Amino acid sequence: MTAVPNAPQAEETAPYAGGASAPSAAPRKRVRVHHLRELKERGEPWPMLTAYDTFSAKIFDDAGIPVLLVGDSAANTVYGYDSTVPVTVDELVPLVRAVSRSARRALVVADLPFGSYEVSTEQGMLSAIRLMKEGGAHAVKLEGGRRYAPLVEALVAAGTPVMGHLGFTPQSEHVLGGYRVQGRGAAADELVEDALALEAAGAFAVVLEMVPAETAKRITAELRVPTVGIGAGPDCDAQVLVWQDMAGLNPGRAPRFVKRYADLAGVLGAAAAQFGAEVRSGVFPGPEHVFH
Ligand SMILES: Nc1nc(=O)c2c([nH]1)NC[C@@H]1CN(c3ccc(C(=O)N[C@@H](CCC(=O)O)C(=O)O)cc3)CN21
Ligand SMILES: CC(C)C(=O)C(=O)O
Ligand SMILES: [Mg+2]
Repeated sequence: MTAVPNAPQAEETAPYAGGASAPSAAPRKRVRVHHLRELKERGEPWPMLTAYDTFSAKIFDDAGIPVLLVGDSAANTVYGYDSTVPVTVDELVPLVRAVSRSARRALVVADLPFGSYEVSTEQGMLSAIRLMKEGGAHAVKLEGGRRYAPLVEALVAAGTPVMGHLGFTPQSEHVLGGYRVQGRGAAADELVEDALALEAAGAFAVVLEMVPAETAKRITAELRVPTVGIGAGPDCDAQVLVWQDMAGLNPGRAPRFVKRYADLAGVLGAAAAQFGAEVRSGVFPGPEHVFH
């Protein structure tokens, strides 16, 4: 068994000093699941970003992002698969470890990937334990509703907080028939039932992906635990994006729910092109980069 990562120590002061999303150099206490429910009760929306490595995790943690998700979207953003279906616990654990070792304050959530929890409660528990024990995650996320209530209950009882994920659940794209909005019309009631079942089983939050804004608003009002929207409108308690989409590093076409806050692909491409040109022209390395 791999050694437990030596995560940084928790610190003494209040986690929200300076506001939940305000950047701060001051040490702040680890975000806990009860803090997220308190933000909901106060009506303060909070952000969540994915992270898969140490630099991004440190930057987002310092920027005041209270929850970092090591998503199975690593399948797309790290490993180059065209869906989340192939990625494994073995592939995610090292990324989870990098993020949990790097985030001083953020709550680190790790996705249970496809195939790691569907077979039985026992299988799901063994997979979640790996993400917590080997990866150093503080919580896990799983896709699905009522059907997974027994697993959610068992995980929480055993010390693993669980975030649910409903609506468009990418691991089920072949059943759902592609990347489509879920919970329109009569399906809205099913989504509400699933969300309530996850909450009753002890989930501390529920992601709503590509759900009509009206349905997400209704679920958000019915749940005491926070909803985290992605393509689910403005009335969710929190919002999540894949960081490379948010920062414009994703060279492909981004989904409609993405807002790009930077053009990292442009910045990085230009830097690489200039490095290449300067090596070819002999400008780099200059005298200041040379040892004698
Ligand atoms: N880079 C990245 N961003 C994500 O948001 C993301 C991943 N990867 N991988 C895992 C899942 C898959 N997700 C996705 C990916 C693509 C669409 C998409 O292309 N949506 C289109 C079509 C919507 C429709 O047909 O109604 C869109 O324009 O939004 C949606 C969700 C969300 N997750
Ligand atoms: C898009 C988010 C919610 C996710 O599940 C992931 O990044 O894997
Ligand atoms: Mg995911």
